[in-house]
Amino acid sequence: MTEPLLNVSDLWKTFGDGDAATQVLKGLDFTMAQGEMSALLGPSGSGKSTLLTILGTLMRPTSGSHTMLGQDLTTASDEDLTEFRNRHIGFVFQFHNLLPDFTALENVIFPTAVREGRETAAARARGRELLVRMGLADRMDFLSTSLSGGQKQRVAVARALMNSPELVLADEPTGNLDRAAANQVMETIDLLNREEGTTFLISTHDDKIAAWCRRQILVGDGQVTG
Ligand SMILES: Nc1ncnc2c1ncn2[C@@H]1O[C@H](COP(=O)(O)OP(=O)(O)OP(=O)(O)O)[C@@H](O)[C@H]1O
Repeated sequence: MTEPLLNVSDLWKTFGDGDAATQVLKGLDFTMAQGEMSALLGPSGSGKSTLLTILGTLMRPTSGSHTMLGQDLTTASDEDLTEFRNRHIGFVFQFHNLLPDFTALENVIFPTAVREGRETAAARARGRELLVRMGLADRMDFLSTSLSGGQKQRVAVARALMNSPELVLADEPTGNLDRAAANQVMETIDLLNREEGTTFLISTHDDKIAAWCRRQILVGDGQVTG
């Protein structure tokens, strides 16, 4: 059997302490294989965003084990986590957070350019290729403010894919879109999952969005329940 892409086991997260403590994750276990496209479902407040934030190495669990690509991320230093995140993980949020004075293409390549200290021809080529695959070939030089909500979110997906991460974590990526625009975003995610083998974990409240995914992971009371 091949090694899973990521594995969390007996994961706990408590916010606050004493009487004000809230236990959000309570011994949660799950595994994702490389190339999965999974939906993360569960009632509001069940801990989906908390889990995504921990999987994205943006927050540490209170206890438990978290490995990805064979690396133990619970004991890694902050510096190593930043390096790991930059290389291996992409993020898409409900609100695209595009820079308003930048074009679609500039938005896609900006984080990479900042990281590398310059804008390389290779980065521009990768950005263009991704935007073409997102169906935005004729929009790449438009200012982000002139794009529709669905187009902006597809630019955000392209931005998340710039460094060819193994894992993309998407927190309600279509929460702000109408059905047609949401489907277009999911179509592009589906394409990238199939063509690049990128693993996606997508939190959503929407069964129609979850139906695009080949696996549904249900969170309830701080654990995976299905
Ligand atoms: N930084 C924090 N400090 C204290 N409590 C927090 C913090 N972050 C989250 N929580 C609490 O943890 C619980 C789970 O929140 P989380 O955002 O992970 O749920 P969710 O399943 O993503 O919800 P939704 O579907 O509404 O986005 C909530 O009760 C929330 O108030």
